[in-house]
Parts: sequence; structure tokens; C-alpha cells
Amino acid sequence: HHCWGYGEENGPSDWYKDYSLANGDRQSPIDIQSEQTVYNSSLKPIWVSYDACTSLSICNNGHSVMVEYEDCDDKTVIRGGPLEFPYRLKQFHFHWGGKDSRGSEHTVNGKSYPGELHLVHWNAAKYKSFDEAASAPDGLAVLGVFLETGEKHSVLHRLTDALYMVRFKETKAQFKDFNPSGLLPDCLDYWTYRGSLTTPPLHESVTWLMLKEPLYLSEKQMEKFRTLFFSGEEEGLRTRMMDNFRPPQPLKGRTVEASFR
Ligand SMILES: COc1ccc(CNS(=O)(=O)c2ccc(S(N)(=O)=O)s2)cc1
Ligand SMILES: [Zn+2]
Repeated sequence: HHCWGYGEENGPSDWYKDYSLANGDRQSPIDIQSEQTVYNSSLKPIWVSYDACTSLSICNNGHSVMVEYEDCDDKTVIRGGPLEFPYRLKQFHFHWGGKDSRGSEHTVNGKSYPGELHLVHWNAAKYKSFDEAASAPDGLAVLGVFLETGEKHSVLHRLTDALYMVRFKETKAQFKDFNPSGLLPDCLDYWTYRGSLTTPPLHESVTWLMLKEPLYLSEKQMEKFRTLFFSGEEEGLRTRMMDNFRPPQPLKGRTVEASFR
């Protein structure tokens, strides 16, 4: 049983064979056609309360690099926007390309960014566990931020400097006191729509909040993501971790709302 991935044999166009949701009605990512979005003046601002967050570790799970958080109480949550409940931060991770012309999952008017940051939150007000929430229609909220090359990002620098510790699949290292609000742009204008996880099991459980403003990082920082491997240290063939993104999926009649004019 070969595991899903981003290669020729197990990539996004093959996922439907093991995960029938791949052709579902609310799949992610999507291309955001900005002229087709609907401004909704009743959308509240996004409110992140990450100050008391407890980051635990940084790990390479063979698909991405992820930082995990303690989620045993409501000390690290996102509120507002279209959300009826506070959602607890569980982890954040990235998607990126082999070069700057590709790498993001969502696109804007057909434009890809070099990468995309996903902060994954779950509805602990309504569900007993992350796993239960992850398959519920209002279970997850993912805050997405495009990566764009420019000036070096000083908060992100602590993470890109730690990537050498998790070069191979299933490697993990301690990563304490990392407050991800430092990764957010000043402007929190967003687009929102109902979608899914962008990797198997592709659960249609995500309220997406995509920020309009990107996170800027240097080309050297981008290159550090490309030094990671999909494979384990013991494996012969070392395939570099890059192009770990799913392409845009059919909108199927969904409306994308904008929090801004
Ligand atoms: C019940 O078993 C489960 C439940 C949930 C998962 C997915 N894991 S996850 O939630 O961390 C995410 C996967 C993809 C994410 S994306 N790119 O859309 O932000 S988030 C796996 C097994
Ligand atoms: Zn993701």
C-alpha cells in the first residue's frame, strides 16, 4: 500500500483512488477570482489570541514541516470572521515550490505564490477532539497566508534556522516559545469560503480564511525549505521536499466572501 504524496505515482491526480472526497463539492484549494468575490460587511474582523501559546515541537511528517501546539485549553485561539465559535490552534505548516513561480495551494486570479502558510485550528467548543472535529463540516478553521519573496522575515528566521534539525521524514525537534502571530501581516483583510483539507483524507471540514496580504521572506529563507526531504534518512533515494501543493479544485457553485472592499 503506497502512501499518498506529491510524486508521479501518488500525487494529487491519483488521490481519488484512495480518497473519494477528492471529487467532492467543497474541495480545496481554489483559485480566488477577486472580481467574483462578494464583499460581506457583516463579516467581523479576525481576532487571533496567540500570546499564551505553547509550541511543542517542529517536525517533518514526510509531506510538510509542521510546528505543533498544546491544545488542551482555549489559550491559543482564533475568533471572529465568519466563525461562530473560538477555534483552537493545533499546528501550522507550509507548502512551497521548487522555484518561486509555484508553490502556493490557493491562487489569486490564476497567480501562484512561492508558498503558503496554513495555521490549523479546531472547534473545541463543539467537538471533543481534533480528530472528531477534523471530519465535521464546521470542525476546522485554517488561516492561510501567501509567502512572497522580498526582505528577510526576522520572526520566521528562527524557524528557517531550525529546519536543518528536521531534514528527514519522521524527524522532530523541540521548538518552544514560538508565537505564530509574528508571522501574520499587519493587514488582516481576508477571503473566506467553505472547503476541505488540501491533503488526504481531504475531509470537507474547513472554513478557510485566506489573508490578502502575504508574508514576505528572503530568497535564502525560501531555499532553506527546499533543503528538506520527503524521504527518511535511511531511505536510499533522497527526494527533496518541494512542490508539496495541491492545485486549485473546482468551485462547484461556492461563493467566496471578502471582508474588504
Ligand atoms: C482523523 O484522522 C485525521 C484527521 C485529520 C488529518 C489531517 N491532518 S491535519 O488536520 O493536520 C491537516 C492536513 C491538511 C491540512 S491543510 N493543508 O488543508 O491545512 S491540515 C489526518 C488524519
Ligand atoms: Zn496545508
